[in-house]
Amino acid sequence: MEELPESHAWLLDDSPSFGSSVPDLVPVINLDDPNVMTLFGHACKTWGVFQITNHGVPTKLLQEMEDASRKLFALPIQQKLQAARAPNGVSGYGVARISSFFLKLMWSEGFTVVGSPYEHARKLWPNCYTKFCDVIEEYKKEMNKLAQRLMSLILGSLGVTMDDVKWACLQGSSSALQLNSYPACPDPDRAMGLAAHTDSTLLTILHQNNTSGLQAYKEGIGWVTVPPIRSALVVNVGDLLHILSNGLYTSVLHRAKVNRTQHRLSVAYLYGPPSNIQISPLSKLTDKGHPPLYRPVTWSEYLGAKAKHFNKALSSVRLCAPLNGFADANDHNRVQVG
Ligand SMILES: C=C1C[C@]23C[C@H]1CC[C@H]2[C@@]12CCC[C@@](C)(C(=O)O1)[C@H]2[C@@H]3C(=O)O
Ligand SMILES: O=C(O)CCC(=O)C(=O)O
Ligand SMILES: [Fe+2]
Repeated sequence: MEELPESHAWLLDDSPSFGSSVPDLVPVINLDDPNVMTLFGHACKTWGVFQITNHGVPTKLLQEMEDASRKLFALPIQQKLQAARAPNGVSGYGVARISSFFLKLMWSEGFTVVGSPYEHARKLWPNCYTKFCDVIEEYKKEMNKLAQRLMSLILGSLGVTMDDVKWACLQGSSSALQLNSYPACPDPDRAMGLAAHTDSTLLTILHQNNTSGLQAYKEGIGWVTVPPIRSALVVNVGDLLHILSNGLYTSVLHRAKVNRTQHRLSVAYLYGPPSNIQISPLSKLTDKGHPPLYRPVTWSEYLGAKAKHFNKALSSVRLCAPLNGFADANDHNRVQVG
């Protein structure tokens, strides 16, 4: 394709950064750093996103996951549609779930895995789906281990332990895997790979191939690119951690831009609590002067709120009205919702 179709042309106002003249960089934290807990706390408060190194996930597994994902998206469209996500389903191949909230189309395709990948993988590769499934299962296992470790550090930085949070050490945590593919695009400045959103998770662990595109929004600065670092994984605070920390740690607004010549791939591990557990602001963080700002919600309930209110889901579970409403840099591309 030589030209961007109008259906995919976004109205973007990406005025260059304002505020500071010193470039502000997303923190990179070495998990072996003796101060790791403090560094996590600071990063969660000021950015809501950071990169981690020395995370212990084998490079080989990250590469295998990337290869498996590349292979999936390289299949003929007819084949991919065999594994299409059902209209009300969550797993499978399709456009970004948040597409319905926007007037323009996104320059991407995705594949979501919740639970076992077998059913969909069999439709993609009727004769040889085992390798793909093995990689997915192994990746989910490693990511779950890492997520638990990150969660315990993050809770520690809030002054609570895994024991204070009964569900935190339960094995039943729910998670989803989201594979994203962003083909090279003839007019990347006017296109959008994945529109600005926050994740509904406690936290998300993202692996990106060596093509940049992920951007995080920082108050007073604007969109900041989170550059791919080979040995690093990106961690971002999701809405449920925002609620749990009573707003102390902010779920970061992020988006993915696309590239003129390079095909970009990313794999997000979306980590949440066991689905029927109610998440509410930690009692250790609230008192008379700091009342809880959010009502208790389960993850499944919150996903429902997200499907309905999208970027206003967090305010929909807020107890006291926020001082200023949530407007984001993409609002002019939005379908108006209640
Ligand atoms: C467990 C989850 C979390 C989901 C929904 C469901 C499966 C796929 C996740 C994502 C992945 C892409 C961004 C997002 C906003 C989307 O559209 O689908 C995410 C959403 C959420 O974080 O709300
Ligand atoms: O592709 C990226 O870098 C971002 C993906 C993302 O935000 C998501 O899958 O939730
Ligand atoms: Fe995301």
